[in-house]
Amino acid sequence: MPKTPRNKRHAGHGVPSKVAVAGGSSVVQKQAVNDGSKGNDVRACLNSALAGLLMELPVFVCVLNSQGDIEYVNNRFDVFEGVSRDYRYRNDLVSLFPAGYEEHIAGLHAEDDFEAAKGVDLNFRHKDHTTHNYHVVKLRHRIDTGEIWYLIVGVDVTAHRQAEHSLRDHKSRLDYMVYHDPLTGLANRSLFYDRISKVLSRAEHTGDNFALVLIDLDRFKNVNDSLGHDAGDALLKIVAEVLSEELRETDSVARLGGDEFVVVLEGVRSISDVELVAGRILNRLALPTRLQGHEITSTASIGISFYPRDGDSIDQLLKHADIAMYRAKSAGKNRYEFFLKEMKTTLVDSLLLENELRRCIENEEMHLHYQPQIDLRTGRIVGLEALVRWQHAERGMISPMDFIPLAEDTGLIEPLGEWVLKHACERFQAWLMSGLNFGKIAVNLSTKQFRLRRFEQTVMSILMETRLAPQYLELEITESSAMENAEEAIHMLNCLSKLGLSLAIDDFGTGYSSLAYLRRFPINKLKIDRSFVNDIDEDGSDSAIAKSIIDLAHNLKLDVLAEGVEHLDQSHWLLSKGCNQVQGFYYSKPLPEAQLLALVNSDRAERDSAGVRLLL
Ligand SMILES: Nc1nc2c(ncn2[C@@H]2O[C@H](COP(=O)(O)O[C@H]3[C@@H](O)[C@H](n4cnc5c(=O)[nH]c(N)nc54)O[C@@H]3COP(=O)(O)O)[C@@H](O)[C@H]2O)c(=O)[nH]1
Repeated sequence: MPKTPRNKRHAGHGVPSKVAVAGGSSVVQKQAVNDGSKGNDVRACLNSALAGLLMELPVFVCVLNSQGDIEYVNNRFDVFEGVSRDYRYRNDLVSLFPAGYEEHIAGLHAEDDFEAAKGVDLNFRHKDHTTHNYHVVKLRHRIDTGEIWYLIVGVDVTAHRQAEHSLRDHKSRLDYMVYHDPLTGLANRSLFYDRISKVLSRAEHTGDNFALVLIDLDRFKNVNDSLGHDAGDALLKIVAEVLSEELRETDSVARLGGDEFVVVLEGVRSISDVELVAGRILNRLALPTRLQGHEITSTASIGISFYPRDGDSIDQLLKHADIAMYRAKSAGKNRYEFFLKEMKTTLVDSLLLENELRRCIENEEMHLHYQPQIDLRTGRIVGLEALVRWQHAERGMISPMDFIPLAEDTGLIEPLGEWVLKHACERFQAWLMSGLNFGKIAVNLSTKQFRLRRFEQTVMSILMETRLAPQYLELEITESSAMENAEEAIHMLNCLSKLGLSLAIDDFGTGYSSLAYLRRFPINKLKIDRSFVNDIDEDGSDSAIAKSIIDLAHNLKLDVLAEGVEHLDQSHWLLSKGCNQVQGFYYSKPLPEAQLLALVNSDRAERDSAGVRLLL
């Protein structure tokens, strides 16, 4: 039942004479309306216009007297759902609003909770069933009698709030984009730095250890080059999922860029804790995965640094994890390495290294080692692979895995590659002249070297200069460099092949060859990458891949050589599957010339007019 109005006179019919609104200017002052002067007429006219305007404003207005009874309400209340027709005659605030609003408007009563200056946001449903957000303020006003009255004003701020929300959404989307990698959704470098600096401050405070684990995919470029960038992107997403699955929620994972990911493991108690995680990541990543219709296995190399043992700043820890990761790569990939002080090479070191490499090439201070390639059935040496060595005066032996990329980056690969080719041809010709025939001399070409303009002319000049007949020379290019811009590669291979030399595809199985191109390459040999030979005598996917490469080579009428043979069992297996040639530590490590000659002259070898046979 609606209450009988106590102030029926005012409710909804006019603005109370004693209320001043709008910054203190009098809207209605009844005494002034009847004084008969012209000015007063204008003021009366203005007041009545203002009263009409106030009544129709798209803002709700309600005036309460000092007892909290309603003195005035405007027409805006008409739009509210559930507000009955007699709302104008109710005399307290709660009954003015529809049922269910009591709690919402309780704040308007509670002097303490309701801050007049700030106001509150309340939701009201309109008769058209839409919900609107009103910003409601309650203003105190002392009227002429000295009593305190209240003016309650509610402005529909729905559109404004929606705009604010979408701005906030937009901002959080923007924040997300700024701090996350768009491809994988992982934290990006900025967020990683932010997180790790917090981890660092915590560790400084608590004295805890943490490990920084840097993960770099092996041969990721091959996936991009051979299967395309979409496949590369898909692989990166898979890696991100694997990392997220293999780690605890509290471990921070980020993609630093390219194929490089980083993980921070907090609360590490021992090295074996980290070994466990690194091992798990490697195992998961090495599982075969389907990528755009191809089944591929992608491995990773991991470098690990520890706080505080290996550094007390983010950059130092990252740098040391990076050095360890490179060590893992050069030690054969698909493995993890912990940073050790001995691995340390500073930027200055690598600059010095570049200068030294330049000087060393100019002064012809490099050496070649030769590794025999053996015919599996006869045991004969059918080739020697020339492998370059840099014996540094202070640093000791520097691996070609370290300086060939440096030579490629600095353009030094051209003089270095020429030196290797010329020296290898020269030595081979000298052995031939002395009656020693090893079949062929195989020389590795780096990707950049193979792409040099007029490279075939360089080869031709070296052959002429060293007087080596082309049939004794074999050039090896990796599968991935052959597949990178395959049409151009076919052109270069044809030019080289026309010189009369042989061509072999190195590291076969790691580069996702297209068979259509492979058929068009004028090559003579496939070399099975040693990663497939390691576990060849077990019945796993590696043996299946090795067997397929052997069959493929036979079908294409090519020779096939297995690299990295270290045990007799591997040789037996390869022979039983029809592989022709092998190379590996089981037969001989790469040897300097003097040791090679000692080997062929030892009782481990037999020399005849046709060449050399290893006795095993
Ligand atoms: N562009 C050029 N690349 C070159 C040249 N010389 C070497 N290289 C490339 O550097 C990589 C590392 O070479 P290296 O350290 O010489 O390693 C070779 C062998 O020592 C190693 N190998 C051989 N048999 C085994 C074995 O049984 N087990 C085992 N763990 N390792 C073994 O393999 C390397 C030869 O590999 P490949 O060339 O694929 O036949 C290497 O990629 C070289 O190609 C150069 O002059 N130019």
